[in-house]
Amino acid sequence: MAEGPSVCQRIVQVVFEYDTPRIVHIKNKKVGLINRVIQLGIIGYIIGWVFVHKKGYQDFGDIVSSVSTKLKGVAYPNRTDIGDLDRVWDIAGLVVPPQQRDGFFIMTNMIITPDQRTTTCAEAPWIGYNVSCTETDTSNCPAGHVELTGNGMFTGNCANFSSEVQTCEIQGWCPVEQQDNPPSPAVLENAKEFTVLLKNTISFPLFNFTKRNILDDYDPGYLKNCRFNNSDPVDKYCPIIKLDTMVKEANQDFTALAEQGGIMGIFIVWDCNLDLHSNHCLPHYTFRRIDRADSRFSAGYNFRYARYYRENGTDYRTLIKAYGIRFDVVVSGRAGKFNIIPLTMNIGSGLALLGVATILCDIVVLYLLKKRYFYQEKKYMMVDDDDDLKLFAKPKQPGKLSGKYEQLEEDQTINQHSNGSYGS
Ligand SMILES: Nc1ncnc2c1ncn2[C@@H]1O[C@H](COP(=O)(O)OP(=O)(O)OP(=O)(O)O)[C@@H](O)[C@H]1O
Repeated sequence: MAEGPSVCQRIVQVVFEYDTPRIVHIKNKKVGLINRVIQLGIIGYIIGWVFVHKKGYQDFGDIVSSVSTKLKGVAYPNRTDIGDLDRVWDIAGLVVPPQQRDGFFIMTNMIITPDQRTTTCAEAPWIGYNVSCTETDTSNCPAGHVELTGNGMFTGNCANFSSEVQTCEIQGWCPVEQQDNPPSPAVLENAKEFTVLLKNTISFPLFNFTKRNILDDYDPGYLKNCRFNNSDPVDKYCPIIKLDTMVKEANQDFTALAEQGGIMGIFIVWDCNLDLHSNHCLPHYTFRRIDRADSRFSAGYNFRYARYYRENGTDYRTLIKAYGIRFDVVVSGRAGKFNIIPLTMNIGSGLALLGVATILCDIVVLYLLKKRYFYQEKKYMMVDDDDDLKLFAKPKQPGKLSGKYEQLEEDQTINQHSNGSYGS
């Protein structure tokens, strides 16, 4: 059996080899068409996607933004079953806290416990711990015990929570909240008529460009009285938005949202082409609910806060469990402006990408077409110094390309075929 070259011989062979691409000029309509289609596809991608859609001739800058909000509105519950809560409510009582970074909270429903002071009273029965007791059985109420979800420290006694229910007595802010669930429907459903003025100033520091969503070229009289309306070409830039409009745009029901509370997102997008006049740089508003409405546990949004006061030397407080809608304003955007550097870089990478057409065509021609073996033979050529081919010294047919340059005519392949040499 003949022995192959040793490892050393192979290494020497590999080191002292050189590959040079060979240009095979194929005159074939099918191959030519494939080549042009691939080239056209790449050119279309470069022009359509890179330059037109992605604006590959522009430099892009990030946005810096500040937001402030002001609400207006007066609400009246128009119900008789809510006792003390049946009064006129305005912004000063409903927006908690009065100013918030990038958003605001509006209270739409509440459980109010007035005139609390530190003394002893019956614990609420729904704190998630068994606080039931009788005069004679206070085993659930060990003195000094503090329950995490409760309202105070057990005194060891039993007290009347209502005429029918007795619970452990506590030392704490009394009386405790008398209701477990918020009023239904929400006390201040009318808050949907409230409006918010959104003031958003943005800048693109890279281009030294600043703009506000309160557009300077709009009439101040119009701006004061307008209401945002996404389907109107002018009103869709109005910075005063009704709360109900935002909730409807987010496909939510204000009644349900007002009762249990929730979180809404106000998204302002600035997508600016600074090659155009600054009047074309405009905000686009969208609204979405950003908390889970269908959560089975702890749905909605609420929190507690208290207002403290002192009367006849005693500290009192009004405890408010506030249910409502928190609106978070999220600003995003970018600006683009012509710059020669991205333009040249994208032209350069586009031209480089055209080389892919050759690779794809080679794959089709050398591996997929029927005549692939014929083309393979013409494409790959082994030149060994030891062989006495003398390719460059004696061309086979004077006047025709040979060696590194070879021209293939369709008739040539046809002849080969008729001889039964190639293809299947
Ligand atoms: N949420 C809103 N809905 C409707 N109009 C509003 C709202 N917020 C402000 N405005 C009105 O827009 C204008 C500009 O408001 P801005 O807060 O800059 O001025 P202001 O004089 O402090 O307002 P005001 O004293 O009325 O709160 C004012 O006329 C104001 O009444």
